[in-house]
Amino acid sequence: MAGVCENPVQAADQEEGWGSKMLYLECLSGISGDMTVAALLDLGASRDRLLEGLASLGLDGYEVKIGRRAKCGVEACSFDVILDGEEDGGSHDYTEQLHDHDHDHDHEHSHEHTHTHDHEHSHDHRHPHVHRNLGDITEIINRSAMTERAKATALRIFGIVAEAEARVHGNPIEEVHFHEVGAVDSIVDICAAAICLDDLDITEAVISEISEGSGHVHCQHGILPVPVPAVTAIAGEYGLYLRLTDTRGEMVTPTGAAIAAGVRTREALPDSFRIVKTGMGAGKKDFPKANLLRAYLIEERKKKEELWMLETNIDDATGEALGYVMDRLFRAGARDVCYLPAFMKKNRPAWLLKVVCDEDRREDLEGLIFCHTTTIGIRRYPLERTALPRKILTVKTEWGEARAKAVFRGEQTFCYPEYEDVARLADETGKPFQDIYEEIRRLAAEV
Ligand SMILES: O=C([S-])c1cc(C(=O)S)c[n+]([C@@H]2O[C@H](COP(=O)(O)O)[C@@H](O)[C@H]2O)c1
Ligand code: NI
Repeated sequence: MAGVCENPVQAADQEEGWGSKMLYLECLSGISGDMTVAALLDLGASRDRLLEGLASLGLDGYEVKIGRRAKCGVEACSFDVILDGEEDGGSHDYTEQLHDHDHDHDHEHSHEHTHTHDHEHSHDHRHPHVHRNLGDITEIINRSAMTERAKATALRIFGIVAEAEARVHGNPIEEVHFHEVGAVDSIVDICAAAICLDDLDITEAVISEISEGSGHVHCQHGILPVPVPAVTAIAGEYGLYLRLTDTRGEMVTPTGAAIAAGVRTREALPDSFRIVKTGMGAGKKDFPKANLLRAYLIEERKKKEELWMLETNIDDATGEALGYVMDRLFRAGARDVCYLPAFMKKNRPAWLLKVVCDEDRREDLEGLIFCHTTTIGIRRYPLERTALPRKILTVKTEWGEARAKAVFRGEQTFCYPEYEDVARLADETGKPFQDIYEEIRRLAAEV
């Protein structure tokens, strides 16, 4: 299927100032779906748009409660999905994960079965819920009035849970039958997180190390070790950093881990940033340390780029040596390298080597030029440039994924397919380079 699959922004950053806003989730007490939604609401996501989006899912048998809850004296937002027939679970807090329920261990193969959701509710209750697979959930989301971007985020998060479940239980992904996550409260948590992220216009996110507790938790599968297998599968696959602590109980749920994995676009916080706003989401349990998820909206501090032009005339190197130096310079981080024909002193035909580089690469690149050519001197001067803002788009062609650069000038957008991707698809399919180029350009222009 053709279309766009992801959209990391790489704006030209030659100006000093503040970059685009990004989300930072500080997971010192782990992460779950409800805590994430609460933190995003506290950060300013529209409650009305959230409720409208959830209503459009067409699910019933539940009610959403948005409120305030104090953790260690700190007031935070709370988000609770209360299923019909349940008490308001939000006002209860946990100290123990493992309850002495009468658990039904045969439920996994029945279509309608008892569900004890004991990390979310402090009372022993049972309510039926329906098993759903990824196709059912995709249909519910696609039928809703959520924005296309919110739908894509929710589907990505469900995909991550499905992948983890498939790996843990050894089933193909299409056969994964969601249990807890198939229940209404989990669909609501994931869609609510996606709606809030969309409403806050979050396109970049950094996730801190995620604290996890220890011991065991009782869920539909039975008694599982903490972190539960779905969480370790997601953390392993998506490179989330877990910090295992002695605190008894489950701090990271599979839903929370999947949201973290699904929204993360950056490995680490920028070196320098300012905080635009913070929001706190309260968990339901009580741990010795405040059970809060803190969300920061931050802006990266952009420093003015310092570019240099390095130049030297070379009249006694072979074509092979010049080719080698160019390759080494690019591999060592030169922004651009070229040779211009020159007619230099003593009437010698020669090559003018020109290298554009960042300040922090300058010494290394000069070292390479001295090492691999016969030159004994390099001229340098600072450069200024005007660069148009650009984005890298990834489009799905019928032959596979390919990247294109979108460049913006005023109202106009120009799309340039990435050479390497065009060449790869031309190699793989045997189709003409130009046909593939045009198709990538067409898809990128539709974004
Ligand atoms: O698929 C899901 S959601 C799931 C998988 C596992 C495995 O480790 S496999 C465990 N659980 C437990 O269910 C509850 C609810 O989790 P949510 O992510 O739906 O909030 C929790 O205790 C999980 O550890 C769920
Ligand atoms: Ni499971």
